[in-house]
Amino acid sequence: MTSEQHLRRRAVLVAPGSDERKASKALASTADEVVLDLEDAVTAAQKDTARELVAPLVREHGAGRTVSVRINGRGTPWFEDDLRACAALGDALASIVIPKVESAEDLVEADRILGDSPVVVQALIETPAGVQRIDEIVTGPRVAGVIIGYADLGASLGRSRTAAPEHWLYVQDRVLHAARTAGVQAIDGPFLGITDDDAFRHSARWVADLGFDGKWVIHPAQIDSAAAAFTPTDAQVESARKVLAALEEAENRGAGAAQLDGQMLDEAVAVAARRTLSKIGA
Ligand SMILES: CC(C)(COP(=O)(O)OP(=O)(O)OC[C@H]1O[C@@H](n2cnc3c(N)ncnc32)[C@H](O)[C@@H]1OP(=O)(O)O)[C@@H](O)C(=O)NCCC(=O)NCCSC(=O)C[C@H](O)C(=O)O
Ligand SMILES: [Mg+2]
Repeated sequence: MTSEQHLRRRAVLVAPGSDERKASKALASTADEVVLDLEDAVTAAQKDTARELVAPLVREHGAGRTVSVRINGRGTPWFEDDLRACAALGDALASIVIPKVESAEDLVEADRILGDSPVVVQALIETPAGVQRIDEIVTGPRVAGVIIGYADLGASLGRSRTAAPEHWLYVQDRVLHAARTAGVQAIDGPFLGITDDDAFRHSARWVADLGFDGKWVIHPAQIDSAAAAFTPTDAQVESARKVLAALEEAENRGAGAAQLDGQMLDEAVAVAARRTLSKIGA
């Protein structure tokens, strides 16, 4: 596991790489990660310009914050050029987001083109084939995380754009289980509404409760709510500390299990408590 895989990605703001104003605003935002997009938010006519515009922005900001680039997918005319441009960005680039990954073979091809560059990739899972092959994708070369792309997946499934987060449970659990098995991050994709309303906050809390590490947002107004959804509350932090203290005290007595406030505690509860504290860097 690389240190990249430990990066905090509670709120990931995406901005079109062809729009210098939005890209710069994103880079000045409080999002944990900024993804500059070369794919679907950029027209075919602007692909080359966007690639040229994004490179100096990554070089300028990549040392001080987490900046990634979403490239165009395998099978498009831009895939190779995008990868080579990303490889040239060196350490300034946190990761490359590869869209519409459908098999480990897609990642092997990207790996071949990236050559000696140590850059890691995040795989967007946004086709039925990608969901079905998630187990091989998470163990593909360079993979540090997987992201669900609801817009493309919904379009290929014929699912309503207004389907509630609960309707996506099969995909969410498949992706999460595979990510946890491989030890890579599980990131939720964007909600297509651009306001910070109840529906958005519900979607973020839903995946945070499931166990995801963070969520993409497409508008700066959604950053704070996304970050809050994936940050333990003070009460959760205090509870985690009490759990670990009670278990330490039990261990000193030679017991592996203990009770606290009417609940049984054991090593499994300690693992969850440690995970909670790790989210605040404790
Ligand atoms: C959806 C938008 C086009 C709306 O933009 P706009 O009409 O400008 O909205 P506002 O007037 O409300 O904007 C207010 C100010 O905020 C800035 N802004 C807006 N969005 C962003 C952003 N993403 N990053 C940075 N700054 C942003 C505006 O410029 C305004 O500021 P000012 O100019 O000073 O007035 C827009 O939100 C947008 O482009 N969003 C991102 C689109 C995108 O990147 N899409 C790709 C990712 S989605 C995806 O990946 C789907 C996935 O593949 C799947 O299949 O699910
Ligand atoms: Mg998509």
